[in-house]
Amino acid sequence: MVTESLNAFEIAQQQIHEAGKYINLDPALEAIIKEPKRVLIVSFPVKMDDGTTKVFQGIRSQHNDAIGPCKGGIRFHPDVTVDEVKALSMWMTFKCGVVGLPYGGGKGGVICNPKEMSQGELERVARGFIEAIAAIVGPDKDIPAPDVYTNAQVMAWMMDTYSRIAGSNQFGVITGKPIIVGGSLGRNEATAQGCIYTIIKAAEKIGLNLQGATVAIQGYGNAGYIAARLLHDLGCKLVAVSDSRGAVYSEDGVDPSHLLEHKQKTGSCVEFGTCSLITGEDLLEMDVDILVPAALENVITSKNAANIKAKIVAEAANGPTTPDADKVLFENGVMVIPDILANAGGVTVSYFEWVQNLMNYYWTKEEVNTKLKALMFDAFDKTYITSQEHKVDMRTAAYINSITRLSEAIKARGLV
Ligand SMILES: NC(=O)C1=CN([C@@H]2O[C@H](COP(=O)(O)OP(=O)(O)OC[C@H]3O[C@@H](n4cnc5c(N)ncnc54)[C@H](O)[C@@H]3O)[C@@H](O)[C@H]2O)C=CC1
Ligand SMILES: O=C(O)CCC(=O)C(=O)O
Repeated sequence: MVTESLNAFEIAQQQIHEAGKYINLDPALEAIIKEPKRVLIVSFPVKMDDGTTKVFQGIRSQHNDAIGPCKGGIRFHPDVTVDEVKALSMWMTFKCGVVGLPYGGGKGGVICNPKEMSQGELERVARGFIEAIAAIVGPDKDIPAPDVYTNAQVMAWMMDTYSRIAGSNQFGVITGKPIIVGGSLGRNEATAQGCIYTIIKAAEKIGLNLQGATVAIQGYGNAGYIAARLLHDLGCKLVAVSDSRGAVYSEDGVDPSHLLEHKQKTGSCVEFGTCSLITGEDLLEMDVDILVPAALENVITSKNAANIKAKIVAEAANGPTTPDADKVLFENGVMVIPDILANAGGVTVSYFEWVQNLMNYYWTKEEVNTKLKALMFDAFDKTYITSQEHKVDMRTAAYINSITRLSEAIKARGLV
């Protein structure tokens, strides 16, 4: 029996190959887009609070810049690997393609555990990493942003260090910054907001009334919590939530803001009110209308795909579903809104932030959200049409559209 690969880089390559079959992708083009253009691995020393010096490892992968500078977040997590960061950078290229942004994909990661670090240590790791990769990033080269366990404050420290190296303020080097130092209104909510726009479209397609629709969310950070709040505002009932420490369930529904207050006080979603404790696996297999994976990769695999009961799986997270699981979900009629579409709102408003930085002219939240909604609705429609034309799932359709666009750019530049 062949077991499925859970290596994110191999999965990304497999996704490219699968979609490529529908457009007779030139083997030379496939070879180019199956590998990142550049991967920089760095190690840098950081003074810890106890006086010792610790050496941290970080990675920045730049997948492709045929259409524009590389773009993508930086993750701080103990389990970061080179292959994971490479895959995440590839998914960024195709994500930017799905929404039509003038970017290629990049991604970064530092192997560290922010939960065990003081604010001072976190700041020194953030500054140390951006200094280590400063030669290859920049407003017209590669523009990082937040991802798992990084936030606006971390972006501000990185922008500050990069600006000092450059000798002038470089707000356009990084997005997801605090508003006061060049951040965009709406960026903090953008990943979840974009995801909600795609859920609205998907619900229309399958005839699901969002009023009273039940929701389970895995992960209660930037993407997960804000998605919960926005779905609650639309009248959905949030019945199950998990974070890295456990999962909870309430048949009557949970108020997302109260749950956030509880998480901020106790450090976790567990032991909230009268909720019962469930396992993270139970949450994924729950009989709900909408499942939002908003944490890490490979949570829906060949092992549990057949047990997924949700009608819509909206991938706020990157890479939550394996290719084998995709096949099962498609056969079972589950509408999967793939990561490169469902969570593209984050990079879209990052793009708006970068544009505002380059113009030094800032938009209202309404302007940001109107533009975001238009791009997300359009991206969903184009993906849906392709899925119907080729009779494929939404992920394959999103790759078909994005690879087609990237191939045109690579050919126009004369690389193939
Ligand atoms: N922040 C952004 O703008 C974007 C984030 N994403 C993706 O969304 C996902 C979540 O990222 P953020 O919300 O930004 O990170 P975050 O750091 O704000 O939150 C991560 C959440 O996941 C939870 N988590 C970690 N391990 C878990 C596990 N095993 N089971 C359940 N929950 C677990 C954490 O407790 C935390 O609540 C990632 O896949 C990220 O790549 C995608 C696009 C943009
Ligand atoms: O905002 C960005 O530039 C990228 C966010 C990100 O890392 C992602 O979409 O996975």
